[in-house]
Amino acid sequence: HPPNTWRLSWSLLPPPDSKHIKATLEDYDDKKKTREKQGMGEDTTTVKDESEVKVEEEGSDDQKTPQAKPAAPSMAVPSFSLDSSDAPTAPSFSLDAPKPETAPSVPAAEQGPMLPPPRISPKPQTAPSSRAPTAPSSLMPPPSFPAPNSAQRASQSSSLMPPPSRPTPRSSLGVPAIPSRQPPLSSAAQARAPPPRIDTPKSSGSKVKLAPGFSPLDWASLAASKNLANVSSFTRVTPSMLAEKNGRKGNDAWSVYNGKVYNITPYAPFHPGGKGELLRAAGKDGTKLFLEVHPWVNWEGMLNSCLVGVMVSESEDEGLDAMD
Ligand code: HEM
Repeated sequence: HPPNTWRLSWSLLPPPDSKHIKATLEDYDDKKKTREKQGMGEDTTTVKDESEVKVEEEGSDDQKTPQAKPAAPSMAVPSFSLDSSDAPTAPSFSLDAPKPETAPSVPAAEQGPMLPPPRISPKPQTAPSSRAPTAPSSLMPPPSFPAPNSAQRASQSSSLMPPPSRPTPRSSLGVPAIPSRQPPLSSAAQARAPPPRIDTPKSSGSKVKLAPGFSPLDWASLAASKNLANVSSFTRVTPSMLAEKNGRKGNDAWSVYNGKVYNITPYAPFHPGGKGELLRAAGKDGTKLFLEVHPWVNWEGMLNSCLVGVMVSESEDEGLDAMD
């Protein structure tokens, strides 16, 4: 937006002199007709011709404004005053469209081949007959960029070519697909095939719902109250003895943990993993199973009242018996 002082000057300026512009256009058309009659060829309306015409006009037209001679080699800057007294002689800020003579002010040699054709028909409505020869050029679409015969297009033809086709990606992760060595299974065979196995610890059952009165706290209370080993004295247990105490046929179930033999029968209904899981180690050394499932459990503290004795070999037991 112009400063406010400009706006004030604008309001003081007289309206643009349309009469002057019209006279200039008519003069321009007359001169062009004359040139055509003199055999100067068709109205090619090149930029150069327009410049020549304009220079001629400027020489004969004293009413021309300073802004109307950009084609002249002079680089003098037109004066402009905001003073209202200069208004009649300074209509340089006309709101009209640029005059036709000013458009082709750039020499053709400087325009280069890339610029669109200059629009030099100023007001076709006012003089349609004289403008007719130039109409096709003004209505022509702008040339394609770059020009078909330009060196730029010649060089771009290679750079604008689509990139060479890349090898098809093997997979999204870039890992080559491993071809299957087996023939593909039919849908029926797939249905019959067993589901994929997921290896889990052998005794990875979940906790069972314990019966009322068989909570860990109940066990702690019971174990602290009395001895639950169900033996008369600390016993040396041989493998054969242990095998008999498997919890079947009314026998207690004994298990060995770290060389110590425990009667696990009283604990079975309290075992959070279930009676069946606990009894898998009945009549055996259950240390390995135990550590696979819950190595954090302190069995010594929990089963202290269930301690039967220690494991001994058969020969050891015989020797000790002889000593007794
Ligand atoms: C006398 C020896 C054993 C004692 C004192 C004992 C004690 C326990 C205790 C306290 C838990 C609860 C663990 C927790 O909540 O973190 C438990 C869970 C369990 N126990 Fe035992 N256990 C014994 C032997 C066994 C044996 C020999 C097996 C299997 C062969 C077994 C299998 C399980 C299973 C599967 C669970 C459930 C684990 C879970 O829910 O994550 N236990 N046991």
